[in-house]
Amino acid sequence: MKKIGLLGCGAIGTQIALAIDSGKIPGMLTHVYDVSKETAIELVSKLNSKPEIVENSHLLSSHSVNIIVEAASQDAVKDVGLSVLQNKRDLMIMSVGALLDESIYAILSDACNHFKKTIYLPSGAIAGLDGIKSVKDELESVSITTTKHPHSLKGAKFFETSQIDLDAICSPTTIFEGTAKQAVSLFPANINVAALLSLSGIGSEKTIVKIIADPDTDKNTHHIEAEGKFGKMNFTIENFPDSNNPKTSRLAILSAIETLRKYCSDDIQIGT
Ligand SMILES: NC(=O)C1=CN([C@@H]2O[C@H](COP(=O)(O)OP(=O)(O)OC[C@H]3O[C@@H](n4cnc5c(N)ncnc54)[C@H](OP(=O)(O)O)[C@@H]3O)[C@@H](O)[C@H]2O)C=CC1
Ligand SMILES: O=C([O-])CC(=O)C(=O)O
Repeated sequence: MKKIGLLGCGAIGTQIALAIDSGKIPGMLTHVYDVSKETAIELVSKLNSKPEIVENSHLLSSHSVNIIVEAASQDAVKDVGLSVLQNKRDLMIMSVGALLDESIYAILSDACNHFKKTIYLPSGAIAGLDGIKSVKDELESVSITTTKHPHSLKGAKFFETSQIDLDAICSPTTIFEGTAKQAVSLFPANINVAALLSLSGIGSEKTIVKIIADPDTDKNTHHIEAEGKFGKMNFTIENFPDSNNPKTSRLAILSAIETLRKYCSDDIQIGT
């Protein structure tokens, strides 16, 4: 049975741990870490099979786990990604925006090759990446329009320099338009999906992102449009937000669970 180390015990980490504990993911959660020890303790208190809480993120992969599952932050990926692979563990990443930093991408990709390990990126809060990957060489334009409630956008780095007051928004308002590369750095906890789209398609400088704050929505909606020699694709995903973290969609959690379930199973693999 595969052994799993968990980095980040928040909304996604908790649901992954519960899915392992219930047997839905046929693996063993052996070690966990969160920058907040109370958060890690709270997560472990919910589990029948108790993993060890380690004292720092680097200790996670020093234990004999098969995979480290990151559900923490882009900084966490930049901090421990390489050492996980050097320790010959696979890595699953949710904070995919970290990979739009070309030097991080190159270091981690080289390390996968060198240490014969794999990085898994679940499709997260969107659908359609199978199609985007297949038509990659024929893609001419890709865009994603993300609509969230203003509360779900709070705390983003973007607002450190913007004059926009989220509390004053009373109708759907476009607050950002730019490249995926800019978006993941200004909204690191909101638009990792744009990084997934960029990495599957035509890159982070050509993937266009629009973010709309809508005070009347109760969903996190992602609308993707892709066009090229192959034809056109449009996907709209209307996600319910997680009850503990409204920035994060339920689909992101379910996609992480499904990716890890596949990793832990010898099974028929469906889809591109
Ligand atoms: N790929 C995708 O489609 C999606 C990706 N995400 C991303 O996945 C990640 C997890 O999401 P979610 O569970 O909802 O987030 P949460 O904020 O609910 O949980 C993250 C937890 O990780 C902790 N943490 C942050 N940085 C570190 C670190 N360097 N080392 C250890 N622990 C750390 C946080 O602590 P503290 O709160 O104290 O910072 C928090 O307890 C986020 O980066 C999010 O943006 C989310 C949704 C979709
Ligand atoms: O969960 C979502 O809807 C999207 C999200 O937060 C992200 O991509 O970071």
